[in-house]
Amino acid sequence: MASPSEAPVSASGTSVPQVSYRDAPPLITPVFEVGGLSVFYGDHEAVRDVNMTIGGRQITAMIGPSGCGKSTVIRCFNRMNDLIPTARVAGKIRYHDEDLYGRDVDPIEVRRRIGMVFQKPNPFPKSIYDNIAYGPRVGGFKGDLDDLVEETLTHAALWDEVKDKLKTSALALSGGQQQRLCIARTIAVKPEVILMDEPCSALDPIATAKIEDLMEHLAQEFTIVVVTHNMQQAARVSHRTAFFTTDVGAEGERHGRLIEYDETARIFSNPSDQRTEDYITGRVG
Ligand SMILES: Nc1ncnc2c1ncn2[C@@H]1O[C@H](COP(=O)(O)OP(=O)(O)OP(=O)(O)O)[C@@H](O)[C@H]1O
Repeated sequence: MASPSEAPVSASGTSVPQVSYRDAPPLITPVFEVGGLSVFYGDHEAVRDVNMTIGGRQITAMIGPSGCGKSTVIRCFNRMNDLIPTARVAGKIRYHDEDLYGRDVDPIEVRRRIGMVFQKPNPFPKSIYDNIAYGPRVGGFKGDLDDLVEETLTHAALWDEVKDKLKTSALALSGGQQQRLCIARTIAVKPEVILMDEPCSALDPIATAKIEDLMEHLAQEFTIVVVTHNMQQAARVSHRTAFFTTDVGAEGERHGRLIEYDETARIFSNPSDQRTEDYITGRVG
């Protein structure tokens, strides 16, 4: 992780988050290239014409008011929208220069390589150990499972808290521990990308801080895309930020649009679009 740079002064001088922003690594190794992406639910075009490139081993945050399509877009990155019968995706998402929605692409393999962590911690109703071991077992892992479980829980900064109760139910953990377990479960199958859809919204500030520390640590190895309602969080953890909002057409139709996508320092200190400025300063949204 690049060392944080000094927080630039807000262009507006108003209440933008005052944090040290991270230096954004260059986008020389794109993981996702999104072109003309639109997502429909039935006849409703929920998100229109999104274009963005997401770089490897960095954290990309998606922010914007409720209903602007952040979850809809993040779900496209591992084809979770395939599971919604009315959803239809148009446009292109290239993953390492391959069409993610290509005819020969197996969505199950996509979801192994591109894992997802949800808003509400959702451990399996199994032991802590089995939560981690489940994915590797199903995937035919041949190595030492005990070692893998320890290594994975250590990686997710949870080992010390759970090493003496690996056989107890994951549901007995606190919410924050459950969420770190879900992150551990995701990384146990060695994905490249971790998608996080509001991973801290059900957690208290201390548990949230632990997840943010973990994200920073994991970004050395994984590509992370995170949807968050918490602008402070986006400012603290991400290298790049995408701001979405809802456009209202002449007939009252509403479409989510990507308004601005840039280095996080730039979005929060000197955005180029007035709508971004209004949102991050709390004037709208
Ligand atoms: N399964 C679905 N079926 C039909 N419409 C949906 C579905 N999921 C989302 N939508 C609609 O798509 C639009 C974008 O919703 P989405 O949940 O992606 O926004 P969001 O920015 O993530 O919102 P929030 O911040 O409140 O979670 C909204 O109009 C929403 O009602």
